[in-house]
This record gives sequence, C-alpha cells and structure tokens, in this order.
Amino acid sequence: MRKTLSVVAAIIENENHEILCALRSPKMSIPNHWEFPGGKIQEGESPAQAIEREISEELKCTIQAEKTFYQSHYDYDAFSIDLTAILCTLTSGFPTAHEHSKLIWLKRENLDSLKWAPADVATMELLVKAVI
Ligand SMILES: Nc1nc2c([nH]c(=O)n2[C@H]2C[C@H](O)[C@@H](COP(=O)(O)OP(=O)(O)OP(=O)(O)O)O2)c(=O)[nH]1
Repeated sequence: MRKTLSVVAAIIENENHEILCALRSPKMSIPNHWEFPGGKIQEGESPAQAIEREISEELKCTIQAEKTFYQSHYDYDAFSIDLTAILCTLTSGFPTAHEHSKLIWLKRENLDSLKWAPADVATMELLVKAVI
C-alpha cells in the first residue's frame, strides 16, 4: 500500500498582502515545483508545532501558527500526502532560502502563474479566491 505522509505548509502573508512561495530545489523530491514551505509532521507533534519547527529550520525565521486554512489529500504515484495549510504570522527575522532554490512573495491573484506541486493546487486555488 502507498505510504501517506502528513505534511504541514505555511501560508505567510506580508504587509503588502503578498504570500510567501518557495521553489523546491533540484535535490528535493518534487523538484522545481513551487510549494508553501513546511514539511512532515514528526511523531508527537501538533500541526502547529510542526510548522513552527519546519520554518525555523528551513527559512531561519520565527512564525506563529494562527489557524488551519485548508486540509487536502493528494495521491502521487509513489506516495500520498495529507496536506494541512496553516495561516501563520512572521514573528521575528526574515525568511531566507537554505534548502529551497528561491523564495518569492506574490499577490494572491498571481499565485496561479507558478508551477505548483500538484498537491498544493487545491490550496492555492482557494487562496486566490478566499478572503482571509
Ligand atoms: N513542505 C511541503 N511539502 C510538500 C508540499 N506539497 C507537496 O506535495 N509536498 C511534498 C513534498 C515532499 O514529498 C513532502 C514533504 O517533504 P519535505 O521534504 O518538505 O519535508 P521534510 O522537510 O520533513 O523532509 P526531510 O528533510 O525529512 O526529507 O510533501 C508543500 O506545500 N510543502
């Protein structure tokens, strides 16, 4: 049976109402696709704890998880993911790419101009339409 990963992703908006988008590097799985930064929930962690840890590790800044925006499931060929997208506030520092190829801030209406990881498309489309 296909393995299911529980993954959290951060939706971080700046003061210009732009959303942080991260490009997965050629070395990562699902390479060269855009995602909302985050990662796998570890055993014993809540989704909020997991996203705060992942962002601190990957982007070297501090966020606070505010509330769940959307939960979705996607079946890739080799594995499945349960993706929890969480609205987060930047509390200190500034996100910088260490594992990703690039980070950009995009207006919500322009999010669909990127090539997203397939599992993120539903969340991204909702974000384009949503009032948050
Ligand atoms: N972080 C993240 N991963 C996503 C998203 N959409 C999506 O399909 N994925 C996939 C890519 C990966 O196969 C998996 C998450 O793995 P990851 O490599 O980001 O997580 P991690 O930091 O815990 O990984 P690792 O260092 O333990 O390998 O979920 C997304 O929006 N954010």
